[in-house]
Amino acid sequence: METLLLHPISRIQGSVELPGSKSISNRTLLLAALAEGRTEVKGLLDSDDVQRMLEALTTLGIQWEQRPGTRDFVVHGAAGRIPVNEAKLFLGNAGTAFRPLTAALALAGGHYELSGVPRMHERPIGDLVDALRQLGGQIDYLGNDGFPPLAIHPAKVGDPVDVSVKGNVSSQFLTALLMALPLLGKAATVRVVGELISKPYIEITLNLMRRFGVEVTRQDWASFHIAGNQRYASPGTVHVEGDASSASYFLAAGAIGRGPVRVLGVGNDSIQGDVKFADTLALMGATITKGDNWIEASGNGRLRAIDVDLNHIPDAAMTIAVAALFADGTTTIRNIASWRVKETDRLAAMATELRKVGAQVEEGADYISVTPPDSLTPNAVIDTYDDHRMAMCFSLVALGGIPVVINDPKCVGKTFPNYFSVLDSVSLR
Ligand SMILES: O=C(O)C1=C[C@@H](OP(=O)(O)O)[C@@H](O)[C@H](O)C1
Ligand SMILES: C=C(OP(=O)(O)O)C(=O)O
Repeated sequence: METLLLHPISRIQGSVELPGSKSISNRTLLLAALAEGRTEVKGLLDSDDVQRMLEALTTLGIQWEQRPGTRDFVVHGAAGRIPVNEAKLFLGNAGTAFRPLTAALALAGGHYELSGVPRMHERPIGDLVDALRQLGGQIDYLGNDGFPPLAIHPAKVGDPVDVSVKGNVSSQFLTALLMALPLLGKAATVRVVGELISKPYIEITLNLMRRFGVEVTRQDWASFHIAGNQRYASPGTVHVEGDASSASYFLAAGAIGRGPVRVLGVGNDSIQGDVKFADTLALMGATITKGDNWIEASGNGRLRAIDVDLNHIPDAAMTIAVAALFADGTTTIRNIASWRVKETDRLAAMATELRKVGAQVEEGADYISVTPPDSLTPNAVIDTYDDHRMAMCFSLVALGGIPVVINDPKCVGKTFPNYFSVLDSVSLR
């Protein structure tokens, strides 16, 4: 296994052009494929998760081209039809490909098999399958009940289209249903049972569906309605914003390593919930300034400990857990039970690795408390569990003026393949 020795970083300063948003890239590709007309997608993220979606679309007979030397793509929409009606798809560990494709293909009238890496086969999908079965979806589990891999056969959809879905395990199930339902071409209602987590991701879904011509009306976060006779149509061009979760590592680094660090590609105009990470960092004492398309962070090297509910930013919340090493007391992050079903059990992984650098950690069913040590342990060897965010978060340890070793650093390829060279470009040693 490869390892990366990160030398101590004395200061972080400069600006960073962010890679495209994973959530926007994969939603836009699927919507463009389902739409009528050609869509120009500019600034698509270049990473494993997006590659899995592009490959899947190719296998399904969707035509797309990349403009040479750019991250600009043209997708030729198939107007609500999936051209290939029998296919096997491998979707890696990309939740944003697996869940939305499951729903779209369940309503597409063909025969499909969807699989992923072993960890994807441990990530739940039962709530989505239950919802699709209420609609007449014909889906079989090929391994364990409630988990991928899946076999999908043509649905027998009745009337009215009124479906309930649980919202407390992943918001991606609701996203998947909402994006797929317009394929039926009739009015549809989705009711969320229980508490909906990760709500800002639903805002991204509704925003992009609207751009592709489908309006969803909602009552609170409990019920969503799609009026009949709405079909996806290409908006012409979609510009993919920078990834707000990827921004979190640099903003935290700016706050801990004095900065200023400016991330380019997200700001006041962003549709991503993870831009709110900057507010949490400000609560910890960072100085934050923003423009329409940038955010800048600086600080004095010392952060305030906080006790916060970060259910709205589950991915960027991991960055707060590691930034907590630089705070003046115990930081508690609450309402993050979903961490247990992501790339790894992130609550367990975070607790184990934070202890390696000397922190005192309390791990609960849905929270984590981190108390920093008087001085961080040098040369800790951090395991990353094939979780890009574990690798990126723990690079912040080098800001404590100590070396740190990151195992399997290439796992950042899921969303940010050149993360470590970008970090290096703003690091002073
Ligand atoms: O819809 C999306 O783009 C995502 C939703 C979130 O998942 P959950 O809804 O499972 O929390 C997030 O963690 C994931 O990285 C991306
Ligand atoms: C949870 C994540 O990914 P996925 O889209 O596979 O759910 C993530 O990127 O942190």
